[in-house]
Amino acid sequence: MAPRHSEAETGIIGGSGLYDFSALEEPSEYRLSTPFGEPSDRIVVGGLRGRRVAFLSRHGRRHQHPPSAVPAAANIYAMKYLGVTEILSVSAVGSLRDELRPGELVVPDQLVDLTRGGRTSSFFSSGLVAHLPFADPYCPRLRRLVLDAVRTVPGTVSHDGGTYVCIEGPQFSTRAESGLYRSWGMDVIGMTAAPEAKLAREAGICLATIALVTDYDCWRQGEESVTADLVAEVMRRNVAAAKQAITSYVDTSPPARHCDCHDALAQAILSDPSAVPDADRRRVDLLAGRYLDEHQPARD
Ligand SMILES: CSC[C@H]1O[C@H](OP(=O)(O)O)[C@H](O)[C@@H]1O
Ligand SMILES: Nc1ncnc2[nH]cnc12
Repeated sequence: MAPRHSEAETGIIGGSGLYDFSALEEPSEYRLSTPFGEPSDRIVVGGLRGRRVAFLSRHGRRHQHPPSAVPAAANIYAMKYLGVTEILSVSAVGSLRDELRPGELVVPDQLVDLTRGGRTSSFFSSGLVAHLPFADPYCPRLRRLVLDAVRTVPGTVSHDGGTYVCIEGPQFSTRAESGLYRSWGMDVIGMTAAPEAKLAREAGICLATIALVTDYDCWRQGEESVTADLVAEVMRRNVAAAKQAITSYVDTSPPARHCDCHDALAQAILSDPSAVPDADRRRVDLLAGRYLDEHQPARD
């Protein structure tokens, strides 16, 4: 997929209910193919308040990819290829706490991955072994800026932090599961944050999520249990707030600058670069090439 581009600095991944971002000026469409397959849909790159922004619909514009089959590795790779250094992702989530009400926004700071292992959650496999730090799955710097932007949206209640539990889906949870996640202290529930966050960290891209609460899952007495229709309806009514928050972020945040997330791979590679097969190296050159060139394995 050479050569690399510097088409955009900020990426937006829109989830359920956010399938386009029509505010982008002079949009161009990119249909990319990556060593990790094809992204969910075309990527639209355009201007927003003087910044270059790339938008991708996570499930595809016709919502054709279920959570387990979202090509997250291709999506993140394609963003990296376009030059993106920070991603704002938007997700519909269920609430696991009374005080997180439908229509409100949460900017999570933690993640619990309960997906079942069938999703590609790393760019690295046999031949090239890397273990990245993931204690803070969302970029603390970007999260703070996004939170400031979310707070400027009139009439919207926002919450700073929270743990997103990512289930495999596509079915929603049983009442017993919902109660279990609550007893663990989880705050919001969805099906897509993992592996997206792991892959963004491996790609050296800052990530923050705007989670839009659509329902109370199925744990709350006297409340309608979640359905896809309910999620879609609440998203229809509130997606404008997420879009406003993104525009406000672009308006008010400093231009993208260096962040530790960008170098997360620097101390993560264990394989001896001279032993990495050429095919594996080519596959991840965009993400890891410079670290492989610099890397001295810690052995005698
Ligand atoms: C349409 S209901 C369930 C669906 O919505 C959320 O998707 P996203 O995070 O992309 O907004 C949830 O994770 C499920 O994929
Ligand atoms: N209750 C819920 N469970 C999983 N994913 C969701 N997305 C929106 N609401 C959800």
